Amino acid sequence: MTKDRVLIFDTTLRDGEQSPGATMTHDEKLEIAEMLDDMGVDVIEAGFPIASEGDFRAVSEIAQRSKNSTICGLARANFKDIDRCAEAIKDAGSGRIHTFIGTSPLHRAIPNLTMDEMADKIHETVSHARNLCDNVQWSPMDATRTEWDYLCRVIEIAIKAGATTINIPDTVGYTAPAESADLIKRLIETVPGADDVIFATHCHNDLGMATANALAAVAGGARQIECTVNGLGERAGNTALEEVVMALKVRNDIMPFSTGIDTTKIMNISRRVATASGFPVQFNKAIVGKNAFAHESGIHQDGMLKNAETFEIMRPEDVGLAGTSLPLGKHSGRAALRAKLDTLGYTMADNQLNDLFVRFKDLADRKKEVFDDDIVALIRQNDTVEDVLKLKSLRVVCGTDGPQTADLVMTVEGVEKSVTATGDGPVDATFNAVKEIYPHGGRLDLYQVHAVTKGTDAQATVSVKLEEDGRIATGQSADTDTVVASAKAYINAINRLIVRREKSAPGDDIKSVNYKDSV
Ligand SMILES: CC(=O)SCCNC(=O)CCNC(=O)[C@H](O)C(C)(C)COP(=O)(O)OP(=O)(O)OC[C@H]1O[C@@H](n2cnc3c(N)ncnc32)[C@H](O)[C@@H]1OP(=O)(O)O
Ligand SMILES: CC(C)C(=O)C(=O)O
Ligand SMILES: [Mg+2]
Repeated sequence: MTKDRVLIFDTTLRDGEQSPGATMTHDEKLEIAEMLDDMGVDVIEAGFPIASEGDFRAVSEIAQRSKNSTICGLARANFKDIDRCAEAIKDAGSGRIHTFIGTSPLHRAIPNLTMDEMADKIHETVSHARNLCDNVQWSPMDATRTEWDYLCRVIEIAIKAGATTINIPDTVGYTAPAESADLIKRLIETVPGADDVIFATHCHNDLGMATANALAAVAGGARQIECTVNGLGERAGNTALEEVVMALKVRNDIMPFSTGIDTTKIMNISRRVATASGFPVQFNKAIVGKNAFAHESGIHQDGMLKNAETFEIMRPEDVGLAGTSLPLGKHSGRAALRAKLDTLGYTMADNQLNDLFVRFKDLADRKKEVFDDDIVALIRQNDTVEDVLKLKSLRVVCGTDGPQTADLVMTVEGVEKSVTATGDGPVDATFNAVKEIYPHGGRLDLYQVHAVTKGTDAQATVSVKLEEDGRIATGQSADTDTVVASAKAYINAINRLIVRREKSAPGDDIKSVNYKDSV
């Protein structure tokens, strides 16, 4: 291994699964292990074989199936655990036993061992593991709260007993970057035999510093990072695989280290781990969050459209995403709206765009996100005829105790009129109110509502079809308030009906009918 190569040790299936509620099925574990193997993870910690029959079986099967990765199992500092682990990994092309014991004062108190007794146990158990497997990792659990002299002493013992990797766990996420770098550096400088082994870093995120601490440890000389997909793990989680891998890739100028990871597989495995563990990824999670490559604000969207590097430090394709997304919302500007129209196949002059933009902002103020269908609905809403009738205001009372009433204010050719009407439900009351203000012979042929997007704040698109003397007129409207959308669609249909009437005024049609032909 070259000095600038950092091994990626993934413990999603062991430490990650220890998160309360994250238990995965056997098949899910096999599938995730296959994905980890395929994306270039160097070591997969597949489980804790003594923990249960299920864990043993998962580690064994993963060991049998792995193609490139080393398969590792966890074991406490006792022969039974170590034997069971050796048995589980025996069929791996490359297997590793990882044995550990808590070395800090707090953790030494649990088995009630003196420093000397613990030192002897470490020697015995690491030697035993090494007799069963030539790839042995040893961890002084809670290393970052272990006395310096004792930590050096036990690491030296483990190395002498045959450990090939020394992992320095920050079990409770207590350390900070400068300390993390310094600890590894000083251990490598101080402990006899340190140059013959690989030092690893295993950080937890209790103070939100797991990634920073892991990278600092690498700067201090660690050459294996222990991590999990999506940062899954005990309490606040472990170092996130995607974060350290992408940090090393993007900031290779100041951290000149490489990994064997195919980063384009990151999104896929992130989604799979999220569904298998039942732990959704938070929207603003680095690298794999839904918003990691999404920009809603106008200034950012405009910048992104002109040069993606203005607001993105890595390409979404590099982590396996199809591309950047520019969701439209209340912070968006014209540039993104025009870009969206282009992708939807609409070409608009500047004045049309300005008009649409005003209505778009109005909608966005009432709605979290404006989706493609919302935009199409807004465009269609504007595709209207000369309006005889215009809605001014509508207030509806509805609920279990009828009758439902609608207070409607409308203008008819510019003259304001108002009425209160009742009906069988809020929409019926509204339509009755319209009819009272503007009586017409149009028969309701169709009334259709659908939510154009998901969520209770979705726009409702309402279609209304009226038929009068063989003339058909349809009206459409969209609004986050279904009754308002219904009123607008109904009024829209009547306006069109009025135009149809005028266009086919008695005499007109007859004149245009092929008079000459019929004589
Ligand atoms: C920081 C970490 O992530 S460490 C890994 C934590 N992961 C897990 O614990 C998940 C799997 N664990 C299990 O399934 C169970 O705890 C088992 C099967 C390992 C043990 O179960 P039990 O025998 O019922 O013991 P229990 O869990 O109650 O207590 C842990 C025992 O292990 C001992 N122990 C803990 N760590 C170590 C260690 N590194 N080496 C030796 N003994 C240890 C404890 O002192 C305690 O011993 P005791 O029963 O003599 O008091
Ligand atoms: C088992 C050890 C390495 C561990 O997970 C920790 O200390 O956090
Ligand atoms: Mg851990």
